[in-house]
Order: sequence, then C-alpha cells, then structure tokens
Amino acid sequence: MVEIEHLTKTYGTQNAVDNISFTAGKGEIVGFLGPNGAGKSTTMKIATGYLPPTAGTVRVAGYDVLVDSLEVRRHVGYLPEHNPLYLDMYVHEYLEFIGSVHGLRGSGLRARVAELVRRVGLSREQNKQIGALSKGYRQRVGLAQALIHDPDVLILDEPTTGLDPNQILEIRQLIREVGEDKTVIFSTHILPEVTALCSRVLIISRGKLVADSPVAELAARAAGETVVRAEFEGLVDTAKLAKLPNVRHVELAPDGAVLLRTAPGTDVRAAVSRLAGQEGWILLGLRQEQQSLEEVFGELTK
Ligand SMILES: Nc1ncnc2c1ncn2[C@@H]1O[C@H](COP(=O)(O)OP(=O)(O)OP(=O)(O)O)[C@@H](O)[C@H]1O
Repeated sequence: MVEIEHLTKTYGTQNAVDNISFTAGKGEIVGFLGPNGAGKSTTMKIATGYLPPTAGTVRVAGYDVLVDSLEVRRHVGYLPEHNPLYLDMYVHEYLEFIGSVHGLRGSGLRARVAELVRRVGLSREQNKQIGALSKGYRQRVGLAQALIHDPDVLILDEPTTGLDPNQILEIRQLIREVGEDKTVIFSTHILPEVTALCSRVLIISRGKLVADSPVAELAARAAGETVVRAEFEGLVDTAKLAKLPNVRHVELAPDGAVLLRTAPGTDVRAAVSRLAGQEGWILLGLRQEQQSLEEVFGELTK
C-alpha cells in the first residue's frame, strides 16, 4: 500500500512535484504517465525513501518515509530510471550481495537468488559479468534486485525503456505476475503499455496530478464525446439523425460519411441502424470511433 498526501518537492524555485495525492493498494498495478520533466522520477524517489519531500506525507506499507525510512526500504523494491548496477560484478555475485544487504544469508539467500534468476529469465546469463550483459538483461538484473527481499510494493521507473519487443512482453508478463499480490507503480512513456498492464493510470503534468482513473474510463472521461461514423447509400435526412437520443451534433465528413458526435459512454449505433430501417436508407457502414489514449494524454498534459 502506498499513500501519498499533498506531496510537494521543490528544487530552488521550481515545484517539481506540486501538491499531489493518491493511494495505491495491494494487487494494483498503477501506471504513472507524464511528459519529460513532469515529476514522475522525483515522486518515485520520494516514495522509495531516496529523496525527502519538501512538504506532504508519503507512507509505504504504513510507514512514513521520513520517520521510518529503513522500514520503508524493507517493504519497497525500486528499479531506478538509469538502473545503476556494479558492472564488474557477476550476476549471481551482485544479487547475493543485494540479498545480503537485505539480511538474507546462507541457503536461504542462495535459494532466493536462484528463484529470481529463473523468474526474470536470467538463467543463461547468470554466470556473466553485468558489464557484459545487453540492456534488456541488465534491466532484468535490476528487476531481480528490486524483488529480492520480496517487497510489498514495487516501484519501477521506466522498466521497459530500451528493451526489444520480445523483452518488453516478457518484462510486462513479470510485472503482471508480481502485481497479483503486491502494489506496483511504474512509469512509462509507452501508452499502450498502460492499457496492457494497468488497472489504473495516474497522469502528472508540470508536477500536478491531472488524472487518476481506471484506464478504461480515461478515454471516455477526457474525450467528452464519442464519434460514430455512418455511411449511407445516397443522401439521408441528417436532421432525423440529430434527433436521436444522445446525439449532440451531426456533420458530414469530406468523403460524404455522416459523423454523429454523441455523449460520452453512449452507443447510438443500434438507434441509427433502426432509424435507417424505418426510413428505408441503405446503411453501408457504421463505426464507433474512440479518442485514442494518445489524444487524451495530449489534451490532459498540454
Ligand atoms: N536534483 C535536481 N535539481 C534540480 N532540478 C531537478 C532535480 N531533479 C529533477 N529536477 C527537475 O524536476 C523536474 C521533474 O523531474 P523528474 O525527473 O521527476 O521528471 P520525470 O517526469 O521523471 O521526467 P522524465 O520522463 O524525463 O524522466 C524537472 O524539471 C527536472 O529538471
């Protein structure tokens, strides 16, 4: 569980994070989106106890980051944006070192490292030096170190950046599995990633939280309207279409199709089809067009 209340972080005169509040519970995978410089990494560093807030409170697993910073680190796994690793250490050696920092010892430590090596798909690379690994494999080492102490909360700063498409799918699958019984907050610039993985999305822009909603609701909420594109054979009386319930506006597209702008969350296609039947219009096509997540994101962060 992560609870953030009125968090502000100031650098000089700039509010990098400006009075944001949200909570994320067990079993939730929350996507953290925002343009470059929006304040994502700063929020994550504060939530992991690596940076103190200027104002506001952050609690992880019930522990305040300022009061119980050590407990917070016990309960949180963190993959920082640039994934700092000791490049001259071997994969095994590094994970054993991180595990020992968390108090694991002996056979328990070895078993945990072996389990994570398998889980993050490092089996073939486990005897290499980290400096010899590709970006994707280094990212897996970063994930393994974040998970080694079995934290309740996982905070991942752009975990899939720089990975090839197969690696992206594998890391997403891992995040999905981990998210079943932990709280996962991850930042990304890849919008479809949010749709693929998250139950909820937070959007931050210039330090302020501009959206906190279930992913499915985001498009409808920000769009304000849905567009239905109807193609008829020949001309039809658009005034009759405009009178249908939930239709706000009707216009003609340059190619002659009729565009019906409708209230958010409604679907007027059945009504259009019925009206066409009553009026004897030949309906050639009927498609509902949702605003894309990219458009919504652009609107919220402009
Ligand atoms: N140590 C620092 N000193 C001064 N300003 C900083 C510092 N760290 C971050 N900032 C500023 O705070 C703002 C938020 O930065 P942050 O790294 O949190 O953004 P971000 O959303 O993670 O961006 P990106 O997507 O590019 O990683 C930026 O304007 C950044 O320049």
